[in-house]
Amino acid sequence: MNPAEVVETDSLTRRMDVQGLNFYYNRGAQALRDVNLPIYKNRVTAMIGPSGCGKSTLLRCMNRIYQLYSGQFAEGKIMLDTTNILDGSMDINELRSKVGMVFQKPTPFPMSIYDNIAFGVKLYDKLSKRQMDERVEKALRQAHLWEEVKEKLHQDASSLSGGQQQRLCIARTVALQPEVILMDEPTSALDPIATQAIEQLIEQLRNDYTIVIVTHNMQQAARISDYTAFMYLGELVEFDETHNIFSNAREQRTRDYIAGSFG
Ligand SMILES: Nc1ncnc2c1ncn2[C@@H]1O[C@H](COP(=O)(O)OP(=O)(O)OP(=O)(O)O)[C@@H](O)[C@H]1O
Repeated sequence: MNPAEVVETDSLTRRMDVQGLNFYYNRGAQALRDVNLPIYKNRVTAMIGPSGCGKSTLLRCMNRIYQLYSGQFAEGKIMLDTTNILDGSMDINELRSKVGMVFQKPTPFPMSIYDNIAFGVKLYDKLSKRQMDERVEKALRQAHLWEEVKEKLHQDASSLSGGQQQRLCIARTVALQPEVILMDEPTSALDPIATQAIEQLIEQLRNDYTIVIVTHNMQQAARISDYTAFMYLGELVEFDETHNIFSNAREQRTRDYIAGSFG
């Protein structure tokens, strides 16, 4: 399918652009086949599809995290603005500062709430104590966590609830002021109240960031995303505005999946 079928207007800018992407795990097992997908700036793009269809693999290509593992490789291009991030010309640390990632399970570092945020910032920016305090506060405010933690910034992050820990991980990511935030099932380990808090947060973060979220929860995709990509067996079957995917999908396989017929 041709993702360019989505009508692009002047207000729609491609922040990332996946072009002809193939991905292989060890011993040649191909997990992605000729994936073409635009990621629009200041929009939330959801990736849906049955287990094993390649959603996480695609996300892992978008910040080259797969390079940590030998024997895994990608072919094709993933443009971040005008740079192909797969060709190795962009330093991996620079890439990680531009394309942040939030994982399924909250993964705070074993250190204080404050240091969880300051740690990553120090790798990229040389800030004074006052500037760092401001950066930490801003990130915690953006992640809607400030009011809950402002009196205990130097307590261990493990003292926070699961939902608070996940918002801390989001704060840690936004503190690096990335262009794109990748989220791999960020609410699947959380209760409904914490999930709602993260969903509200994602809606607000879209004003400043471009977000790509993998989710198994179709109601969640319908609630929070602007665009939805439906994947099946390593291929991108359909990409469109979320309301079209959920009410008027072009492909039968998309309609069947949304109707719960498989997956
Ligand atoms: N480390 C690995 N080594 C070999 N094959 C892998 C590895 N990780 C994933 N795969 C395979 O790649 C394919 C895509 O997996 P991926 O995790 O991207 O799917 P997914 O859509 O995110 O699934 P889920 O919804 O269950 O998380 C699957 O066939 C999976 O078995």
